[in-house]
Amino acid sequence: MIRFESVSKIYPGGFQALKNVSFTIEKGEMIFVAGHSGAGKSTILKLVAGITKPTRGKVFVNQNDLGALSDNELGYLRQHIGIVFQDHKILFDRNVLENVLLPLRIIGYDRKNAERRARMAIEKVGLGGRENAEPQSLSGGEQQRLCVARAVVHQPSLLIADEPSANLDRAYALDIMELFKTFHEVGTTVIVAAHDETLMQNYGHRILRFQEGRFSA
Ligand SMILES: Nc1ncnc2c1ncn2[C@@H]1O[C@H](COP(=O)(O)OP(=O)(O)OP(=O)(O)O)[C@@H](O)[C@H]1O
Repeated sequence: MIRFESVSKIYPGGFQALKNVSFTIEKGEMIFVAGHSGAGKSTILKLVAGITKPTRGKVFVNQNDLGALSDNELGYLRQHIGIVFQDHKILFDRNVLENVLLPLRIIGYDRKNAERRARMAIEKVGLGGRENAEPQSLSGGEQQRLCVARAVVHQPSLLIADEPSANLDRAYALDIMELFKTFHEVGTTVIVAAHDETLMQNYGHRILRFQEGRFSA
């Protein structure tokens, strides 16, 4: 479903974040991307989502060479991807419900349908009853759940999460991992980037380990 062919990424300014990386992720797989800060994890996820382009090599998602897609085609593909960003991107001037339904409104859902789906996603992540809460009144773990609800509200076939448990206590971090597992169990392909390998070891899923832009042992 996802294939990296000899991918290198050099950012403007000359820093090489990825060095000739090749791998495949199967449809429906749950996989971890591990490595210390700066190893290239976020770069991998941004390439998968088509947010950034490789300098060399090719990235395929569902047989599409992302480099060959028009902006419109890329936009369409992104409608099948849910992203939990490292920096949250929560809108603190809107309540929980508004945060979750916004992506649906942007892709053209009418208010009633968007609200119905948003309420389902909020329930699914365990925030049922908090629809009208202001995001700043939520705990760190609950805010992360809000981000997950927003990422899955359009029922994507691919869910990508960048350090979803970075600032959470261990118990909350494990809760978030369990939540991702539930999406994997219903067939969603799930890619989670994290630096804390102890969180990944319980799950028996493949771990792609990176160090300075290359695979490490
Ligand atoms: N837009 C950019 N311009 C220049 N350099 C960048 C850019 N984005 C990332 N880098 C550099 O590329 C390297 C890899 O970054 P990346 O964000 O992929 O690492 P990471 O493993 O996700 O790290 P972290 O866990 O800290 O997010 C880092 O050294 C980073 O400074």
